[in-house]
This record gives sequence, structure tokens and C-alpha cells, in this order.
Amino acid sequence: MVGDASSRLRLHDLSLAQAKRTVLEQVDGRFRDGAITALIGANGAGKSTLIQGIMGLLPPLAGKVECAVPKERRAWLPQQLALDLTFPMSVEELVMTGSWPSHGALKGYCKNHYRKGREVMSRLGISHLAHRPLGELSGGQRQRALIGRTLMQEAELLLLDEPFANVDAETVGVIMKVLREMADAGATIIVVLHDMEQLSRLADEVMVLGGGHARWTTVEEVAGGRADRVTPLSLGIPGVQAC
Ligand SMILES: Nc1ncnc2c1ncn2[C@@H]1O[C@H](COP(=O)(O)OP(=O)(O)OP(=O)(O)O)[C@@H](O)[C@H]1O
Repeated sequence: MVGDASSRLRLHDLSLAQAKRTVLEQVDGRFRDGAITALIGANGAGKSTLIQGIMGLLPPLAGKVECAVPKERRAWLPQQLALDLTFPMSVEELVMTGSWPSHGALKGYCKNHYRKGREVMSRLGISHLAHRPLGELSGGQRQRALIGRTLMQEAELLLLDEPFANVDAETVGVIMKVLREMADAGATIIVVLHDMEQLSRLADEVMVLGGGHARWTTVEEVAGGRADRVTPLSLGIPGVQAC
């Protein structure tokens, strides 16, 4: 069942491949609306692959992704290394592009867009950087601007791939606060994380990838270093299955 109040993103027996090589098999699960799910696993376990599959950038080998979040409310923040932010654009211009998925890229902005853009930059503490070119930002400033873009978009499904890599501690705190506020407003958030301290601070639920499969565990299990030994859990969400 898809589209009920509790979970607008579900994976059914999902298998994904990169360059014809199977990376993940039979991944099942529901991602709860309003929850932050940490996606963890060793390098090469398939975390980015799963994110690409959920975003529809990688067609399934088998199974399916069911997502009831409208396309214009889905946002994906790739790893910073994968981003080319050298093109000539200011922080404000980047944030404003968050309105494109729902408003269109060619219509121009009205004063409400600009007001909202200013609010978003203020919330992230980057108002003073509004006219700074992206190429002149630090890693943390850049990440705040990118999160600002997703706020401008009013993202209801947000996938973030290692959002705290190369980011200062203050920015980590600011971004965590904004992500929690987005989740409290009902957004479904999935975050690839490597740092267990960040996971403990941020995550409500945890999906572990390894050996080509996924399983659900809890923050407590991961914090206790037992994630590799837990049996699949439903995390209290009826119907969640794990491999
Ligand atoms: N574009 C690609 N072409 C071919 N193989 C790929 C491609 N992208 C990823 N892979 C392979 O797919 C597997 C899963 O990679 P993926 O990037 O999803 O892992 P990850 O868990 O995100 O790793 P990391 O923690 O290092 O970012 C790896 O074996 C990787 O080499």
C-alpha cells in the first residue's frame, strides 16, 4: 500500500546494478514520513547506488521504488566532490533555483520568491554571503547554500549523500537543526553517514547496507557497535521487511 499518511517512500524487492554489475538485491522497506533515516555501510556497499535508485536516476534491475512525494518536492544532495560549483552564480541565485521545480526556470521571480529566499538564507546564517560567488565559498558555506536550495524547494523527500564531509562543526549543527525542522514538518529524509556521533545526534532510524543486501537496525544498536550482528528489524513500522 502506498500513499498513506505514514510512509510515502517504499522499496519493494529492489535490485540495482552499476555498469551491469549487481550492487544491491531485494531491498525492501518503508521510510517513515517525518523521520530521518541514516544509510550506513562500508565504502562500496551501495549507499550512493541506492540513493540514485530512489531518485529514479538508476533504473531497477528488479523490483520497484514507490514514491508518493511529487517530483517537484524531491531533492537530492550528492557528495560535495561530485558537484561542480565553479559556474558563475551567487549564493542567492543558487538558493532561488530551488523554486524552479515548481515554478519553472524561465518565469523569473516575484517579490515573494525573493522574500522567501532571504528567509531561507537567514535561517542558515548565510545572509551575508548572498552575493558571494559559489566558487569563493568554504565547504561549510557551500553546504549551507545547497541545503538552502532544498528549503526553497520545500522538499518533502530529501536524500543527502555525506552532507557533513568537509564541513565545520558549527555548520553541522546548523544543518542538523534545519533537517530536524524539515522532518518535524513531515519530510522524509535519508542521509548517508559515516560518523557514528553524527548518526546518534541526527538519525531516528538506520538502514545498513552490506554484502549486497540491506537490513534495518536501530540507532542504539549502531551506537553500541552491534549493527553487524543485528537481525532485521521492523523498527516498529508494520510491514517493513529486510533481507
Ligand atoms: N558509475 C559507476 N560505474 C561503475 N561502477 C560503479 C559506478 N558507481 C559505483 N559503482 C560501483 O558500485 C558499487 C557501489 O558503489 P557506491 O558508490 O554506491 O557505494 P557507496 O556505499 O556509496 O560507497 P562510498 O561510501 O565509498 O561512497 C561499488 O563497487 C562501485 O565501484
